[in-house]
Amino acid sequence: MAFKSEYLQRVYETVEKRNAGESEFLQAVREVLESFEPVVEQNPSIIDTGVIDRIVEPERFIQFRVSWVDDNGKVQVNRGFRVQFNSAIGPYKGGLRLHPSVCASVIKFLGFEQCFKNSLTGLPMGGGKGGADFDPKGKSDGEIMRFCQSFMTELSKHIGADTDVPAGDIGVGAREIGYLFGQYKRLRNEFTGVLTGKGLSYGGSLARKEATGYGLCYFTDEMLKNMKNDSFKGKTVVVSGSGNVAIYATEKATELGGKVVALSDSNGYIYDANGINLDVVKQIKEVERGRIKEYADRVEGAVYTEGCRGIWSIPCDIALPCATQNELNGEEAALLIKNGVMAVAEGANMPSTPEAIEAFLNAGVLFGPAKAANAGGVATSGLEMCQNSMRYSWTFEEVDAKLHDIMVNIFHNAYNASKKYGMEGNLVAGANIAGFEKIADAMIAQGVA
Ligand SMILES: NC(=O)C1=CN([C@@H]2O[C@H](COP(=O)(O)OP(=O)(O)OC[C@H]3O[C@@H](n4cnc5c(N)ncnc54)[C@H](OP(=O)(O)O)[C@@H]3O)[C@@H](O)[C@H]2O)C=CC1
Ligand SMILES: N=C(CCC(=O)O)C(=O)O
Repeated sequence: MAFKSEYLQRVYETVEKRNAGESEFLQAVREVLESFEPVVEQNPSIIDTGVIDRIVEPERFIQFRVSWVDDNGKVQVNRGFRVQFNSAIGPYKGGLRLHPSVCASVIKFLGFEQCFKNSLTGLPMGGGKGGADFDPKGKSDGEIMRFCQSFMTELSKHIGADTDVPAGDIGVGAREIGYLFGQYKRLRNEFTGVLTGKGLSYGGSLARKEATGYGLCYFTDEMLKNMKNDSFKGKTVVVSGSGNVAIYATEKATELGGKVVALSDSNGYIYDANGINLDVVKQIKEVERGRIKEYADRVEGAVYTEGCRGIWSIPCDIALPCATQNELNGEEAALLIKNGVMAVAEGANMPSTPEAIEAFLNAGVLFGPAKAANAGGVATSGLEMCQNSMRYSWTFEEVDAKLHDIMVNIFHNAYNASKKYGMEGNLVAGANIAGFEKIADAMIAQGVA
């Protein structure tokens, strides 16, 4: 659909031409540009600054070969990436994703969204993202280590504590961060806060493991309180995924009074009417690195169903998509709405399709967009950077309290921006605009660069 603003139409057409076929990146850019319609209408002078023309183009995109040897002595080749999208408000900051689906389009969508998300945290972090089409599933620790060492051998040329600070994402957890950090230190002979999500024995922050999931629930709680005078108490919750974000979203949602009845992985989903037993999930996922279907074999009354997208057929009050992009489409949104969902908050990056978002907003479902709702992870990464700079560590409670305050502020800043531009309650637009304003201010101040 064409933009109302001829200027934004031109910007989008240029992006479409330069990034032909990169559907995930184009989806992310279109959503943000649509949010900017009232901004351009109310402040036409922004056009001459070229800020919008510049913010949709990454400052740097790096692609590189990653060769490594598997346990059978066979040479393997993967493709690695790092996009250094925008450094106006701080060093590039964003995760590393290891998944066979990783490609330029996915990395650029993630890096573009990271710019606005990081800005919303209020911390000095620019936007970046990276990863590779390497599949960690079924690999031995030795193979993971050798891949990470080869990946970091190239990546180390482009990153640094004051330049670009990677972290975890899909397929990159504590184990991978450890191997990446060890290789960086060996190559650069420096011990710095160049990665976040580090282990506690070498500069990691308490609460970083829990942060994205906890922060998602803090944001959702604030959204429910302010927009519906409600809370998690007594609510039925469905969480997709069963990785880092999903596990700790389940933990905090339960602590806040919700009953989480379903989780998934890429093969299927479990339903437990009694409420998910998180200790069993952690044992399966964090210790054994197993499949979620194992849960149904260990918990009386739990049911496993093949096919992960079926999870959205489970009636619930609150849905928290915490797996991957475009995992929830328009039809699945309609089913959730029919079954009475009152709030959806995105733990994953871009999990809802544009059709799903439109369905939720039109139905009056509270909708917490990823850039705002899942910013707790990178916010706590920023707090890890603060602690590393001080060479000092805060307690879990101190970090968790800062995280909570950041998430509450993100909600109110996004809400206030939606109200300021005549879209009160549309937190998609509000978050995009609120995140943009700080970046735009810095880009204008720093000249055409
Ligand atoms: N880690 C972080 O700090 C943050 C992560 N995020 C986002 O949260 C989401 C989950 O990340 P995280 O928990 O860290 O990653 P994990 O690797 O720990 O878990 C990912 C989960 O999503 C599932 N999944 C991955 N790809 C697909 C797919 N194509 N179809 C269905 N299920 C899939 C995985 O299932 P399986 O095991 O079968 O692959 C797994 O259950 C991602 O979108 C990520 O970008 C957002 C903010 C911060
Ligand atoms: N994967 C993350 C976390 C990035 C970070 O902690 O730098 C995200 O915000 O999508």
